[in-house]
Order: sequence, then structure tokens, then C-alpha cells
Amino acid sequence: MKPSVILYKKLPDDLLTRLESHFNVTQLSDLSPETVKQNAEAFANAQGILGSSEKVDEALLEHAPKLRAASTVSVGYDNFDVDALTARGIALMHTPTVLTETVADTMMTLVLATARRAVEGAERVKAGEWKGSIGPDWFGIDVHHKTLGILGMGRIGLALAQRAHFGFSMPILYNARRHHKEAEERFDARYCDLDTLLAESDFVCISLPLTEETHHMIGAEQLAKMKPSAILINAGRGPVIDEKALIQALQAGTIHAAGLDVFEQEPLPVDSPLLEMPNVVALPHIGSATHETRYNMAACAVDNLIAALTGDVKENCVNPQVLK
Ligand SMILES: NC(=O)c1ccc[n+]([C@@H]2O[C@H](COP(=O)([O-])OP(=O)(O)OC[C@H]3O[C@@H](n4cnc5c(N)ncnc54)[C@H](O)[C@@H]3O)[C@@H](O)[C@H]2O)c1
Ligand SMILES: O=C(O)[C@H](O)CO
Repeated sequence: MKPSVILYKKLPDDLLTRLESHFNVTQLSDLSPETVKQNAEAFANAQGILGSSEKVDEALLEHAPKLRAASTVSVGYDNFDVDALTARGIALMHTPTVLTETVADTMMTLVLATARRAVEGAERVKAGEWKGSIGPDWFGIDVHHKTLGILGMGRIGLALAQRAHFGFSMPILYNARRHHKEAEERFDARYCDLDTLLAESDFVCISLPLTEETHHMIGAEQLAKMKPSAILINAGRGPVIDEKALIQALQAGTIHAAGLDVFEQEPLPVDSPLLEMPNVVALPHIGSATHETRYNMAACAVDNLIAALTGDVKENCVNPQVLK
């Protein structure tokens, strides 16, 4: 008998076929309490789950006593209660590496779009405002040779440093939990404390995971330490920034602009003051959203679940202690 698994995300046909060749798959739209209640038997029998974005906590796990593996189609796993999974011996699998370069491209897009006011300019062209030779009210600021500060020098931070160093001749500052030898040797990145990074960077770029430590790591006090000409970029997780404080800082001119792919509440409410600010570029969490990368993430998540449920995990496990 094939093990039973719950799939709560749409997969490309060939990946669904691969998953079905190993498992009895129940496809659901989400993991809401209503869905769990309506599919109690599927949860009672599930040995694996695969999907993304939904909250997986103790309350959900109580409905799935046979669960042995959870596979998320993402690198970030802040929506999982990892301690609860670990206590129950459930392996949490994620998809690092396959999306790194694409997310770094998104961060560079935000750097360029905010500095050069690309979105605002394009909207003004569409609105018929381009009537002659443009003046300073259309100008942006240079990106090349400016100082780029990276908060969270992990896989994505490193790929961003590579782009900034080789592509844009930018000096790089970074802060992380430990020194990153490769970033220092290959891209001349300089480790510094958070306050120095905030004070000296022209672009403060966040590629941090969301944890208890990073929650609201950037608030009013930190924003006040940035240069008034500086731009804040976030492609980590929304709650790393205190969004109310950011809105106030942008309104007061404490910082120059912001490029955001992630928000405290997603989708971003349509009445968010951020959407009224021409110096804010707000993207709908598209960090990894290319056809190629989303396919590779889904394939990785399918392979991760197969590996976890066949006892053949070699990589991508968040809590490998449960495998022993
Ligand atoms: N916008 C998107 O679509 C998108 C896509 C992929 C990843 N992400 C986010 O980016 C995050 C990073 O991904 P990654 O693959 O680079 O992860 P990673 O684990 O390789 O890097 C994370 C870095 O953050 C640092 N860090 C963690 N806590 C810290 C703290 N308290 N203070 C200072 N530094 C700290 C770590 O030392 C590490 O250098 C993910 O966890 C996810 O939340 C967003
Ligand atoms: O963490 C990730 O992989 C992204 O945010 C999901 O697209």
C-alpha cells in the first residue's frame, strides 16, 4: 500500500504524476480548520503533506497523528511550528538553493526600480505626463558605486552581493550571525554591526528569515539611524520591518524610499498608506516567481517528500535530528 499524502498546492502535471507514483494523493485547496474538518479521514491517514504558505501548528498536527514529513515549496519556513514538528518526529523539508539567484534578481530589481524611480516614471508616461524634455522632477539617484548593506548574508545575500560587486561596483557592508568568508574574499564585503550598516549604507537590503530575533528588527529607532537619502529593500519577510514605523519614516522623509516584496499582511491591504507613496515600489511577493524557478521549487519539494518518506534524506531537512 502506498503511503497517503495531502497536497495543498497546485503542481505541474508531470510533478503530480511523479508524486502519485509514490503516494495516494489527496488534493486540497488549503489547510484551514474547515478544510481539515471536512477531510478528517485524509488527515488521520496522512504520512506526508506538501504545499506552501499555510500555517502548520500544533492545532493542525493533532488531526494528523501519522504524519512523518512536511514538505514546503519555499525556503522560508516561519509558517511552521518547527518545535512542534520536531517533538512529534516529523521531518520538515524545504527548498533552498533552487531559488537563490532568482530572489537576488528580484532584490536588484527593487534596488534599481526605487533608485531610478522606474515604476513612477512608467506610470507618468502612461498618464500622458511626458510632454517634453524631462527635468529634475523625473530624476533618480545612481546605483553604481553606492554602498549596499546586506542584512542576512546567507544564500540570497551572497547572490545579491555578487550582483552588486561585479555588476554595479558597489562597496558591500553586511551583518549576519557570523562572518561570511566567501563574501569577504570574493566580493570585498565588510562585516559590521547593525548600527554601522544602517548609518553607512545607501541601500539597506533585507534577506533575513523571520524568527523571534528578527521580528521588527527594523523599527523607528533603526530607521532613524539610516541616511535620509537611503533606500530600504525587503525581500526577507514582512514582519522583519515594523511596517507602521516604516510608513511614518517615509511620510516624515526619514528615509528616501522603499522597495518591498514582502509585507506584515499579505496580500497587502488595498488601503495601505504604502500604496499612496510614489517612492514605494510594492511587489506581490514575487521573489522566486519565475516559471523556471517555481517549477524547480515544486520539483524539489516533491523529491524532498519522496526522500523523507522513503528514509533517503540527503539534504534540505530543517530538523535533521528527527531522522536519526
Ligand atoms: N521574497 C521572497 O519571495 C523570498 C524568497 C526566498 C526567500 N525569502 C526569504 O529569505 C530568507 C533567506 O533565505 P536564504 O536562502 O538566503 O537563507 P539563509 O539561511 O541562507 O540566510 C539567512 C541569513 O540570515 C542570517 N540571520 C538569521 N538570523 C539573524 C539575526 N538574528 N541577525 C543577523 N542575521 C541573521 C543568517 O546568519 C544567514 O546569513 C528566507 O528565510 C525567506 O524568509 C523570501
Ligand atoms: O521563502 C520562500 O521561498 C518564498 O518566500 C516563497 O515564495
